[in-house]
Amino acid sequence: MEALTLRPATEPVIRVTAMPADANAYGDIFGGWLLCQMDMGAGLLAARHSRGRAVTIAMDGVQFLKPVKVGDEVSVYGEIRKVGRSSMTIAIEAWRRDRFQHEAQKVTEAVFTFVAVDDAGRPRPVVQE
Ligand SMILES: CCCCCCCCCCCCCCCC(=O)SCCNC(=O)CCNC(=O)[C@H](O)C(C)(C)COP(=O)(O)OP(=O)(O)OC[C@H]1O[C@@H](n2cnc3c(N)ncnc32)[C@H](O)[C@@H]1OP(=O)(O)O
Repeated sequence: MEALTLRPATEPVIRVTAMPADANAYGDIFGGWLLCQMDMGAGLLAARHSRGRAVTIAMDGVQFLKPVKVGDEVSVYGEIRKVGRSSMTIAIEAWRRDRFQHEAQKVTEAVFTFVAVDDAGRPRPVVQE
């Protein structure tokens, strides 16, 4: 249970409120909307790390652990796990917090792979720091 309540120590890459338009017929937030937030968060990390354009090539290991409700604060955390020649493997977690409470819970996790591309959309080497 601790793994679902011990928030990452880093700053979130994205923080947003889940709105009614993002919900399904049961009042829970669409998983697709959450994945979009996660992809955007991973995209920010990939673009910053590679100092340029980077696109999603794969999304693995998606797990929806808990539902998100309308009005929840959703925070996306990410960490670059591996850098290849042109690819970056990024672990992403989404956390929810009831807007009236302090505690947060991990709701979704996935591993995104981004590829740094040039202006023509061809893979380019990631600058190694
Ligand atoms: C409001 C509610 C709406 C709800 C609605 C529902 C929606 C619910 C879903 C939302 C989810 C959001 C997720 C959106 C995610 C996009 O938006 S996906 C669309 C955007 N992405 C694209 O358009 C990219 C399309 N792909 C490409 O253009 C080409 O594949 C690329 C990226 C240029 C790569 O070209 P390539 O010739 O395959 O390159 P190649 O040299 O073979 O490989 C490049 C590197 O990738 C690695 N690689 C290749 N394949 C893989 C793989 N499968 N896995 C890992 N690494 C790989 C290689 O190992 C290589 O790594 P390095 O050794 O260089 O480090």
